[in-house]
This record gives sequence, structure tokens and C-alpha cells, in this order.
Amino acid sequence: MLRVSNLDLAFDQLILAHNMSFELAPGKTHVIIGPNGTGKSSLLKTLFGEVRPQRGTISFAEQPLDYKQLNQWRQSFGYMPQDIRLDIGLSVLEVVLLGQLKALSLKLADSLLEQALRALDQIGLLHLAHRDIRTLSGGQCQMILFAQALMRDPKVLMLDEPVSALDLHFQQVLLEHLQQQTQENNWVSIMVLHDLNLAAQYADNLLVIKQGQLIAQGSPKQVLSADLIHQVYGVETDVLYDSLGLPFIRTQRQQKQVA
Ligand SMILES: Nc1ncnc2c1ncn2[C@@H]1O[C@H](COP(=O)(O)OP(=O)(O)OP(=O)(O)O)[C@@H](O)[C@H]1O
Repeated sequence: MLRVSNLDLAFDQLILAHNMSFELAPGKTHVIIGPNGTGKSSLLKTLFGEVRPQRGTISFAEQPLDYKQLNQWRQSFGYMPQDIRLDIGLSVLEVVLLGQLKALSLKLADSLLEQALRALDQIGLLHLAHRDIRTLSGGQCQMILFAQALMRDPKVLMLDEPVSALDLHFQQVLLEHLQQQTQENNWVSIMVLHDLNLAAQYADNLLVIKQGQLIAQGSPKQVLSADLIHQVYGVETDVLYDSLGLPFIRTQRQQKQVA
């Protein structure tokens, strides 16, 4: 279990979390949603130990985050940040292998190489293994960073808007793979998404954040109502339900279309 208790987080006068508490269970995909600039990325950075909160405690598997032992804390984490630009002269395979940086030495173990190639194969990008990472498209880069995060074999996997550059096919590949691996390996997976329909489809647990408050938490069916969406984003929506009974959100046009 990843536990956050009584978290206060602010940059000067800007309050991003006020007395925030939540628990994230293993084997589940947890999705954070909320308006731009509300502090979702900062919250992930706080869990990673990159940003220090003013108050509160964070623990994983009953071990508290100790800032003097950050390397040890981060060994449990795979972290895929929002920024996907990679301006380094490495091949795709080398970038994936960096996920296992601590295991790399002058002689590369065959098993590690196989693991990296398998990770690329599983997401359908083995054919890119020997390309220079700088020659890839934005979406391809995003998928490679996902493979790198998987390579870490994390206990906690954090993904900040991991599908922002992906087409429909690769959105599905990444999110299905993530959910399957999370269940099989009992990871705590935490993902920031803006697309409420993807959040509805893939979240086991949805956390809604606005102005420093966790204003709702639960299954997408429990959480995603037109009222809540209006409260969070100020947007009128119709909330429908798909064939699996999951919410499906459609925004209402502000202006009537002229025929
Ligand atoms: N190191 C920092 N110092 C000062 N302010 C910061 C710092 N990092 C982030 N902020 C501010 O904190 C606020 C929240 O930023 P953050 O990136 O966490 O939001 P977000 O919810 O992830 O946004 P988005 O949905 O747009 O990606 C923003 O106003 C941002 O400018």
C-alpha cells in the first residue's frame, strides 16, 4: 500500500495540496484527474521524493519516505515523466536498457538484453530497436519511455500523461499492457490522464483533484457525474454509459450549430 497522510504542498502562495490523505492499493490502476495547473505532476514528483512537501508523511509497504535515503526509496519506482523529448545520441534499445541502470556494467548480461528486446516486442516496437532515439516521432518516443519504465520492474509505476502523444492504437496498447502488468505483478500504478473517457475505462480508482483538495475518489462509475465534472472543469457534459456500464462523457457544445 502507498499511503499519503495529511499532505501540505505549496510553491510560495500557490497551494497544491492541503491536508490531503489517500491510500493506493497494489494490483490496481489509480488515475488522477483534475484541471491544468492543479498540481497533478507535482503530486507525482512528491511521491517520487523530487519535491518536498511542507507537511505530511508518505509511506510505501509501511516504510516511510526518508529524504536521506532517496536512492533506496526510488528503487521501488518506475516513473514516466510528462516531458518526452530525448535529445541524447542513444539507440532505442539503449534507452530502454537505461531503465535498469543499476544493473548495467561494462559487460551487458544476455538476460538484460533479452528483457529489453521483449519489452519492445510486447508493445509492438521491436523494429525500432536500433534506431537513434532522436529520429523517432513524439508518439514513438512516448512508447519507448513506457518500455523503459517497465524495464525497471517497479513496485510503484507512475505515468504522467502517458498517452498524450499516442494514436488510438498505441493508447490501447499502452493502457491494456499497463493494466494487465499491474494486476499480474501487483504493482501500484498511478497515472495522470486528461481524457475522462480513458480514465473511465482504465481506472480501478479515480482521484479527482482541484485547488489542493481531493474532492472525490472511487470507481469511475461512482465518481464521474455531470455535476462533478461541472464542479471540476466548469463544463457541461452528458454522461452516458457504454455496453460495459462504464461512464462515457460527451461535452455539450456552447453554441448551437447552424444548419
Ligand atoms: N518548481 C516549481 N516552482 C514553482 N511553481 C511550480 C513548480 N512546479 C510547478 N509549479 C506550479 O505549480 C502549479 C501546478 O503545476 P503541475 O505541473 O503540478 O500541474 P498539473 O496539474 O500537472 O498541470 P497540467 O495538467 O497542466 O500538466 C503550476 O501553476 C506550476 O506553475
